[in-house]
Amino acid sequence: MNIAIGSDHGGFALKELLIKVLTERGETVADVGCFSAVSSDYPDFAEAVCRAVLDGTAERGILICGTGIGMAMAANRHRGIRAALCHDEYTARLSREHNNANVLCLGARVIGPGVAEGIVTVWLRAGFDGGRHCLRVAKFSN
Ligand SMILES: O=C(CO)[C@H](O)[C@H](O)[C@H](O)COP(=O)(O)O
Repeated sequence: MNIAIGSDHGGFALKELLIKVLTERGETVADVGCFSAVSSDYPDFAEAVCRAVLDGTAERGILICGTGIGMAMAANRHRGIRAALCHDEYTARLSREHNNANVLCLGARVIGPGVAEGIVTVWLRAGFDGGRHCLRVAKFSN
């Protein structure tokens, strides 16, 4: 799967770890930055990942900041982006099955690397259930 990933400084270390894990699994990962732990602005990286998803360069996006909140807020301003902030595997799975989330947001200051890896694994594997959820997603997709 082609995945675009981005973080601010708060998510930098977790981003680097996830890139390593995903690449070792054979996923294709495009890193939009940031490229160091120097203070940076999360909307810049949300923008880059959302563009990649919307133009089809990436099938999914992953965004990481301190809490994941700012990334989710910024990403969801893009029409066609359905960004889900997840701190556990249950919400990660349901964000795919019910909401067809195309961007996953993580809070690196909220969850540890092991939990994050589990969330990403579940989120990448889960599919959209369709059915009754299609109309619901369509209702907020204009
Ligand atoms: O969600 C966030 C912002 O809403 C992120 O947690 C940022 O990483 C955080 O704001 C960065 O804070 P810092 O004090 O500048 O490191």
